[in-house]
Amino acid sequence: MATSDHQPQEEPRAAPPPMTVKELVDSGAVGSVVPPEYRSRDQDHAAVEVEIPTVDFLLLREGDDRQRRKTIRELGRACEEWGFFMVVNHGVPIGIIDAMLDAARGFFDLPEAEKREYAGNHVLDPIRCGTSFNPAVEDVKYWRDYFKLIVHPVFTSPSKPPGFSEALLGYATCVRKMTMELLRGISEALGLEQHCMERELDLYNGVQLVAGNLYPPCPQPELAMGLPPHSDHGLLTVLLQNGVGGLQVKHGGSWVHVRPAPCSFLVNTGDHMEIFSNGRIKSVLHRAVVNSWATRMSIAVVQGPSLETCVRPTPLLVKGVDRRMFRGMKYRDYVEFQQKNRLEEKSVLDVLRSTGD
Ligand SMILES: O=C(O)CCC(=O)C(=O)O
Ligand SMILES: [Fe+2]
Repeated sequence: MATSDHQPQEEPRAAPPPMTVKELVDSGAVGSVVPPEYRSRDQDHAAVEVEIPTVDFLLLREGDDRQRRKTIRELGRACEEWGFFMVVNHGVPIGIIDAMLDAARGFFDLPEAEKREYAGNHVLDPIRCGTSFNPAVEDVKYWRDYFKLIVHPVFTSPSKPPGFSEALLGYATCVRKMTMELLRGISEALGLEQHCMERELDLYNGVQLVAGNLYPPCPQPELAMGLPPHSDHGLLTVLLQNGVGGLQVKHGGSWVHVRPAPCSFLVNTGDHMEIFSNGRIKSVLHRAVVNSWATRMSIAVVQGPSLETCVRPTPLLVKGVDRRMFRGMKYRDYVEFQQKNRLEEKSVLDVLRSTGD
């Protein structure tokens, strides 16, 4: 059928923005079945219960010489054998932790249109939010909404909801102090001078990224995944959750359920720790599974080098018969490269692995 030239042409409509998982659940659109685009290829979520290493932060910071040395040895062992540990006695006030969790919940509860103003479009935009990891390159979406905020070296925060930025600043400052102390301890455990990592990786200008993750209840949790097996790009990630479990870490070939002690932080090693330490410390694979009964929330604070630092194994750990395990890359390029790809185990780090030298 021919169309009349005189008919007003309809304006092409912009595609509606994809629904967040929260919107999907709140609107009742999911019902009892997970939409096909969220069905994970990996549907084996089995995990074992094993005690995870614990680091007593008070002994690291204020212990006498013997206690400090013992704690540094334990910290080193946790990093080398697990890439994962729980920090107790960290001294971060509970009020600051609760304020951060409340603020994050407040952000996710904003009307969808207001959250969308913060969507961003580049991985290094200081404020971003969205769903899954990178839907542009994924054939399966993850059951997760997120915000990601770069809070150091320049502090940035959404202006909504009220009080968010104060809570974020308080939390990020405390976590950064603790992380720097842990990094000094890890430097010592590696046999380096305690400020070595700070100096070589320009941590005074280091990137601190605060990611909030929301995993609403899922009608068929065995079919979906909150986040797939991956390693984080930074040096260390400090993770806090809202009392609902779901994190699993890979240890000794098995997935391990993580059940943190009350008021503790979980810490995992990232790819830049593996590069800097020339593979002595590996970044740990972890994933987030979802459940059908409660909304899970986590706050992951990633501490990385400065964006312009070209990170390579420290020459101090490439000695004698050890060969250089990774070639160097600017942290900025690494983060951009990871975001352009699917989140898939350690596929980005593998690109930097040296085969000869
Ligand atoms: O929610 C979790 O437990 C894990 C979050 C995570 O791995 C991440 O944000 O990179
Ligand atoms: Fe992670």
